[in-house]
Amino acid sequence: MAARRIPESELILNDGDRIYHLNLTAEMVADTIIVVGDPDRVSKISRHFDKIHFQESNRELVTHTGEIGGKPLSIISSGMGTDNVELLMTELDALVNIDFKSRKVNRRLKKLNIIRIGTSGCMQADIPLDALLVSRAGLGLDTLMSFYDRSLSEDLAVVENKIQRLLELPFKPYFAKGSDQLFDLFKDDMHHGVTVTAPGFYAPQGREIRLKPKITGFIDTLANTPTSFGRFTNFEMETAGYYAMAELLGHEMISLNALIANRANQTFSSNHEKTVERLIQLVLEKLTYS
Ligand SMILES: O=P(O)(O)O[C@H]1O[C@H](CO)[C@@H](O)[C@H]1O
Ligand SMILES: O=c1cc[nH]c(=O)[nH]1
Repeated sequence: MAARRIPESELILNDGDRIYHLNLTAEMVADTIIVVGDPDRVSKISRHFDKIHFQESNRELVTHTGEIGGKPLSIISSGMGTDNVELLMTELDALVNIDFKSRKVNRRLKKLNIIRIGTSGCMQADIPLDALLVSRAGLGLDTLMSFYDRSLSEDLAVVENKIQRLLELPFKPYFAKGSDQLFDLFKDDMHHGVTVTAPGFYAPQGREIRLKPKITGFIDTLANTPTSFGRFTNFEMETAGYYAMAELLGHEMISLNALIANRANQTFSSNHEKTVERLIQLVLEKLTYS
């Protein structure tokens, strides 16, 4: 069957060769990419580079590509939320797996290595503040995966159904695994867990400021519900979206988080920037010397 030509309205290119939101060409991205939420974190990582080859930005999507210890690396910020993750992952994949001239998918697909460096709130009292955590899997409490055709293994479906029932959610949450290979690279240096990806920072993570969250016992229910991938450990806003998109597109993806809040102990880090810097240095060392 002839490969489909993707129309101009779906694969949108700026100046003929730059993908729409990221505003990058294929030459501007390395095969190993660090993704962060905060656009200001991009330069906090690239300042460790030996050389920066490209810098580009559009909205909250900031990219620096360069090298460290001879290893080519890109850093890209997503901004907050899985809606941004969806377009970032789709466009990154398009850069390496679609021929922009013919607008057709390449016969040989490239696999990227993608590593998230993020911040999170921990829901387990026994994990100390400012600890680092690698996520074996992510639970998405949003509807992103309702729009993609995704065949699910039994062990992932069990978690989705159980959480939907326990939290009485009117929609199906989604559960996705990180890369085993990248998990192994970081597993000896940090705590392990399962991340809950929320579509907001306050009620969707069980916080109450002036508005009352609808779901009672939200944090306790999650913290005390085991999965076959381990216990739920932390809240943030991107990981499950990354894991599900990486699985669908065929890339290796792992999410690492600095635990800057502890929701069980009601504490917040007094120096979260230092903790994030520790995570950055660890990741750069691992990627350069492994
Ligand atoms: O520090 P980043 O990577 O932005 O991650 C976390 O911080 C933001 C909320 O403050 C959300 O994006 C959440 O996922
Ligand atoms: O509690 C937290 C801390 C950082 N980021 C989140 O999304 N939640």
